[in-house]
Amino acid sequence: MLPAKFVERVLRELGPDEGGALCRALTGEPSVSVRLNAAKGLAAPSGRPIGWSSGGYWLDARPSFTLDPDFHAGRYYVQEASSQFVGHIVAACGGIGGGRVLDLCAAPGGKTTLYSTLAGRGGLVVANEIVRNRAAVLADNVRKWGVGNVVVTVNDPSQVARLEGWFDAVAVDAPCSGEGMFRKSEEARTEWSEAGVALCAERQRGILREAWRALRPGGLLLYSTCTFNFTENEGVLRDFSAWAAGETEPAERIAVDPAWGVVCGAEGDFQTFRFYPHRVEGEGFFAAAVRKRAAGGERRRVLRPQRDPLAWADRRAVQELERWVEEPEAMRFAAVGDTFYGYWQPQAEAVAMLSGVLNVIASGVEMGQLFKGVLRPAHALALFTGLRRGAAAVCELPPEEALRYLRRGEVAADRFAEGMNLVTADGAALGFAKRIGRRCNNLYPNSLRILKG
Ligand SMILES: C[S@@+](CC[C@H](N)C(=O)[O-])C[C@H]1O[C@@H](n2cnc3c(N)ncnc32)[C@H](O)[C@@H]1O
Repeated sequence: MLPAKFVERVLRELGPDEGGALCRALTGEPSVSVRLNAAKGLAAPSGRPIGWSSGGYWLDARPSFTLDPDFHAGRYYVQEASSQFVGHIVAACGGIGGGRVLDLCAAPGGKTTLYSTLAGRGGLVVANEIVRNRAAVLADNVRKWGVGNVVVTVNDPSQVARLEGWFDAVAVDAPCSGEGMFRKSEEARTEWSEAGVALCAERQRGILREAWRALRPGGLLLYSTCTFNFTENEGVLRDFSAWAAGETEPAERIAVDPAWGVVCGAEGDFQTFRFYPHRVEGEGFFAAAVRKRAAGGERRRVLRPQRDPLAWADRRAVQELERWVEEPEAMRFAAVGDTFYGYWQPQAEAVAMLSGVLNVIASGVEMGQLFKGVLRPAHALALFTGLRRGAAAVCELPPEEALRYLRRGEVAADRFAEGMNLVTADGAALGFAKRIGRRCNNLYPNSLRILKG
């Protein structure tokens, strides 16, 4: 059942035909969609491509993602179709390749993984999440995606905003009243209230101002919610535009194919996009984009780190670490405590700075620890798209065995070479296993193991 006050408002605002169609759509079945990880080479699934999303597909049927090794290999992300539109906005605005992106409200990471792909290895994504246990899930998803260009932080937006003018693009996928999720989530329906809408809007206004501080002049701001009401969407942008008067300018024109069913609009300098489930094959979504006026010139504030948790790896460590990556000359390695990490060269110094000023819980690619000069690889390294396949023996498992491995069950030693093995299924890396004589240690992380029977 939809909340009565919500239905009342929708019928009043959209009229009986449009409002009625929206309410009916919100009690129907949600569609299922994924976005492929271009760096992990999975063939197109059985379904239809999503017009506004490169690599996005609506699936013909809902498979059991949990029992699909490709899902655990990070070959795709199960992402709602409408929300994939942020990739279209970014592309239309010239892309973010090699840029610094702040994803301020990032968990569980659907959009972070998209920005990670778009930023590429020359770029950097700071994926921030204020709620610690949600940030842990975000870090898992980032590791699985495997590009190695993301820093996951757990900070209040005001702390991140101290990096004034530092980012080329800032995305605020704001916590909201979730009206667009009504057909997917009963919790969204029961928790909704008018007072909640007002409370969310207040919070969104605060987050947007911090986001603006972090954005460089000329940079791109993306604002999105998964709710329909004016208060949290155009209303918040209207207040923001008044507050930031004179500092905004329209972004490049973001073209929309009328066949997509997206309702385009404007609020001040913002271009806005509304996704209604009775018009679009996807959940309810609102997105908007604007640029920060370049007039103020380029000013990037590099904070002086209060701590220096990263120590660049010495020559001997580097020699061993380089053995594990495809393009060693493109990477730099550092240790935090006794764990080594790899970073793409262009952003390595930036990551070191961030580690000293923000609460970083994951960054780059976790390589592992050295024991007597030999790397014991971390799980993240198996999923890294830049892993050198020859660094360890490769053990390809058939689907049933792969699931046993992912459940952290016993795996038959005779399939494996002596020593460290990269475990793959259909060619995609799942993790490591180590054979010692007649025993084989399943090194798949306990916290990630499949529990479903
Ligand atoms: C809509 S979700 C983000 C979804 C994510 N961008 C994705 O694509 O998977 C909003 C996130 O904002 C976080 N959040 C809650 N309060 C916040 C605040 N005051 N400042 C920043 N983020 C907040 C929530 O914990 C939640 O993870």
